[in-house]
Amino acid sequence: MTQGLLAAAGHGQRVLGAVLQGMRTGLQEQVAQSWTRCLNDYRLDPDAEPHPPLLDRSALALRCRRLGDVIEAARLEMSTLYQQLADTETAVVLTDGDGVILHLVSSHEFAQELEPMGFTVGAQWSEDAAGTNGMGTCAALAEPVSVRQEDHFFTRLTSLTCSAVPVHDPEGRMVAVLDVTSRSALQQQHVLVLLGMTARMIENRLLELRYRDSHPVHFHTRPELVHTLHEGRLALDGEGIIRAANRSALFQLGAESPQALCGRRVEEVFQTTLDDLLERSRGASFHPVPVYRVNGAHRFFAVARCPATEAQPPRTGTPALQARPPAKAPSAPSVALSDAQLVQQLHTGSRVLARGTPLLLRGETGAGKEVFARALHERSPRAPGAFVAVNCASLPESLIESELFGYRAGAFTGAQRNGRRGKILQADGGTLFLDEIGDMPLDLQARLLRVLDERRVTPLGTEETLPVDFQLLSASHRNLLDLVAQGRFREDLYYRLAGIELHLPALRERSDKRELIQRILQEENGGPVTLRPEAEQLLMTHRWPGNVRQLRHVLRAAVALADGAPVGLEHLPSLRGQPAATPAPALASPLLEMAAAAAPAAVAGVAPPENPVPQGLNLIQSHERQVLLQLLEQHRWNVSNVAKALDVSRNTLYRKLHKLQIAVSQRVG
Ligand SMILES: Nc1ncnc2c1ncn2[C@@H]1O[C@H](COP(=O)(O)OP(=O)(O)OP(=O)(O)O)[C@@H](O)[C@H]1O
Repeated sequence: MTQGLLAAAGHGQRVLGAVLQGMRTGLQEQVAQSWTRCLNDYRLDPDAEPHPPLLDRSALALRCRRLGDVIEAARLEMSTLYQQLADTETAVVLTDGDGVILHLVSSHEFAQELEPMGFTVGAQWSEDAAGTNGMGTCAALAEPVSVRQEDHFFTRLTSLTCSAVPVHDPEGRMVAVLDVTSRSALQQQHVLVLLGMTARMIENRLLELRYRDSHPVHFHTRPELVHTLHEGRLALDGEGIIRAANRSALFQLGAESPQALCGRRVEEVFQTTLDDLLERSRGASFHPVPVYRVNGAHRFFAVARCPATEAQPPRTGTPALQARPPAKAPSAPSVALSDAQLVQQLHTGSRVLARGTPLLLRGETGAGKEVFARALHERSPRAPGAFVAVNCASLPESLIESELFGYRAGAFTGAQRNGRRGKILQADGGTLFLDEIGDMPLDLQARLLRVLDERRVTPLGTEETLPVDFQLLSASHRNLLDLVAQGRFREDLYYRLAGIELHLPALRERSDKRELIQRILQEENGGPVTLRPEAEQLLMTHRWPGNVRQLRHVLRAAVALADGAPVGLEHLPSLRGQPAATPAPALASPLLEMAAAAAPAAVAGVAPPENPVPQGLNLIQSHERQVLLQLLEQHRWNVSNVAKALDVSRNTLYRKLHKLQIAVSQRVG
């Protein structure tokens, strides 16, 4: 306790010494400047304990609505990043440009630990309110920052480490900050790399969402990098004028900002026109075709397409353009579905869909339900129509309704000026895929049921009903019948969706794992990759709680970390020390993983949780408790030695012991 107070007093002194007396040894420049702003400009006191201001509900709702599409683009990627970091004492956070937390992904326990610090949705973590911190300092500088424990300005925040990167909209404005906050100060560089990649994915998705009425152009100097995270993307209007560009496009074309490109015709940039590029793309079955810069012989490879929202291309120029592009371009990410069980499911599903029966897909998260649904669509009579996917879990409740049903202009504050066609109408003539349908709020379930019965949609803010005709696929990782039993899902809707239910295998159960690994590696690298045998062995035996999505993200990070060298164990940091698929139980717990690394025997020999286990602990926690008890025994209840073996601080270990109801003092001596 006394030590804690001394450390606290020490931190405040250190801040004052750095700012007032220039004692900055070992301090990052970004941090030193931020401390100076906090003290001199915002007049903050490092030892004060103010809480960041909390917005009221309506102010927060307004901000969420303004950034509705940014949140939509970010949600799924944030969950994936969280899974990938595989640390229960970590939160992935999205703030707006003012540092107001809009969305947060973390374990329930960690969220509860953070809340008393004012770390909660609606709180404003701008630098002037919360001092030097990942989110606020990144928002202030509009550049990536890493704020480790004692880099924080306020003493009360020095147990946290944050890394944050800015997220830009297609117009080049910083609209949000993506942050990872955790107890652990390790692997900051690794976290920053992953954050940077996630921010790019969000930005690309946002460009897609905002410019879905435009013609997308995908390009790169290397054809194999088209349709990867590294590709340049432009959005062209029907006249061939550039409306938006992603970061890679700016970089490849040497433009300083989107404004340097936007408003120019595509023929001012490349030696081609929109019609020519569309026609050549189609002629090459949407494989990248060569295009040249106007000012020289610099060669790129590009693919142009019709807008995603266009059911039938309205352009009438060349006859070739009137034909609809094939439902799946060969240059889209390759899909491996050669597991015998999956092939059988695909066969069954296609037969059922051909008879107009709705299908419900069940499978663990990330198992590839959407990929499978798309494959079904492409084999169905509706293949020439659009495949429109809605993830009910990744949309805030307030947005699902307008997203599905659409709205007319001015239907609510924040609505787009021209109104918006909902996803249901976009799926007219094609397939509507409702992912995580179990997360749909009950009142919307009733509206959806009406649409399915009447085959008509009423957009928000209108009286008018519009006819619509689509094939329905839905998916859930939960058992919908359980939700029905709990009164959280309508029984009548369940029977309407589940003409037949197909169960997709988890990645660990699939026989085509090796093929998947090879394909995804090749795709992420944009060319062949050498995989060292020990790395392949680890990938093949890992238990993959996040399934194919987790595999893809692990391989994406591995390719980035290997940077052209063969992929080895050192490029798979998030998997090292984790138990293999068999015979270990499929339990995700960083503590078990750390313990496995520290003392494999303690985990290998771990007995099933003692019976009875303390009340309030779930299965994973009971296992963790058991492992810790064994480690403590091994180290004769010396907490410092156990902390060292686990490579965590004593404080972290004490918190864990407390949470797992292990009373250390009673055993000492
Ligand atoms: N067969 C496959 N071949 C290549 N990549 C795949 C395959 N299946 C899934 N993936 C990859 O895994 C990711 C997750 O797939 P998908 O979105 O279909 O999973 P899901 O089960 O619908 O996930 P959720 O439960 O979160 O909705 C995709 O982005 C895709 O890159």
